[in-house]
Amino acid sequence: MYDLKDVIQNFKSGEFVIVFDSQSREDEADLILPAQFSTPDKISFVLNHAKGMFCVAIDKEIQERLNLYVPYNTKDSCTFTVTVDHKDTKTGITAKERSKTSKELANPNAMASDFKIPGHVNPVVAHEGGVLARKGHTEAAVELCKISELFPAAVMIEILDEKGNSHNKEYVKNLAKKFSIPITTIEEIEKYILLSHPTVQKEAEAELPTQYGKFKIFAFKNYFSQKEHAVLINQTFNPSQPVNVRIHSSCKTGDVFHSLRCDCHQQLEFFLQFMAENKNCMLIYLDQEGRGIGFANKIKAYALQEQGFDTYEANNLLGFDDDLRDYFDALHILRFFGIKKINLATSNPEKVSFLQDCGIEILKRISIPVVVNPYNRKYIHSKIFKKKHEILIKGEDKVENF
Ligand SMILES: Nc1nc2c(ncn2[C@@H]2O[C@H](COP(=O)(O)OP(=O)(O)OP(=O)(O)O)[C@@H](O)[C@H]2O)c(=O)[nH]1
Ligand SMILES: [Mg+2]
Ligand SMILES: [Mg+2]
Ligand SMILES: [Zn+2]
Repeated sequence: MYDLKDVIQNFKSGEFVIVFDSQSREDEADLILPAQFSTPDKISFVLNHAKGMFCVAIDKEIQERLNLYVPYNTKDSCTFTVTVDHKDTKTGITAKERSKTSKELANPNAMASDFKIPGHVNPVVAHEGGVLARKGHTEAAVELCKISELFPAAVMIEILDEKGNSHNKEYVKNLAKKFSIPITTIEEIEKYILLSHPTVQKEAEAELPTQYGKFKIFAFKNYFSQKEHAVLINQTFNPSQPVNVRIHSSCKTGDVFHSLRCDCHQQLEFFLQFMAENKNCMLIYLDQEGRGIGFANKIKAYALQEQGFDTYEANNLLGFDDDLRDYFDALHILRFFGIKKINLATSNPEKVSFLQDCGIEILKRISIPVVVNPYNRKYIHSKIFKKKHEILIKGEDKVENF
């Protein structure tokens, strides 16, 4: 796979890019070209080598300006508008004429009267929320234009092999190699966006006296996911010094009801006490219940665990991956405060590696001692042996005895 920066570089200079979507979605590859760089040769190449439906992905501004009517009930599928040809084309079907139409769709001064309906080019409108809202090729194509600082219109066509199949990865890879076309994925584009733009906004802040000590509390919100996160800091706080950070995902059963099935309450209590006794601390309490599957599903997972499955198996039986959490919002909260160096209170190696990959320096890992009981033993066992958590067991128990 290519670094997305190289892909963007290519795209910016008017070259093709191949984008795969996820295996669980269409599992297709599209050949994508910034529409403003359309030429008869490039469109002829597209028609010869990709062979799918000839589309131009556009944003809503273009659709509205050109008054491109959407005749279908689209819901979650592609928002195809009526088909068009540029008014200066004859039949509209040749590579030269489709190139003209595509290029004119990317002309900021174009007007509705510049196009004839129906035609030989299918405009398709990207969701306004981009790939964060819908993980389709249309959104990826328009998003690629935007991050490459190009006009938000892209020629987009599925790659079919010699037999007309759309799932032939080998064929796509060979095509990419033969013509030196970089390949990327919608996931990579999404990751790039999540890293380069703040995902959360600070909504409010206030004092928070607790039984542990007096803290400040902040409310952050992610407007895409609608998730609301809580952040607690010490009253005197210096982000330019190393900050002691705990990133804690919500656990209603543990944090609120002190459930013995997990170690969440022990970890939360440890850190609140730590905050009371140490300077420069921050608790980021993330709204991602049950490792991201939500409260009701977590209780369903508990019911499966009662039949003998471990936490990850239970998730899988419910149709979820092992862990659906991500730490992009936590990263942007750290960035919001200007925090670059931290000591992180966690046993979870994924939290450590994610933040390090994003440029947060982790000076030290703070171990949280955990007491094992008959109800959380299996949960802790799976975290240690399946996910390589480094858990400090408190009391008589030892990791070796598990
Ligand atoms: N799906 C599922 N989630 C669970 C289960 N038990 C606890 N959780 C969730 O697991 C998450 C634990 O979060 P954290 O304590 O932040 O993370 P961790 O992976 O334990 O790592 P550290 O605590 O940082 O060491 C919370 O979102 C809980 O709601 C379970 O049996 N199934
Ligand atoms: Mg597609
Ligand atoms: Mg935990
Ligand atoms: Zn828990």
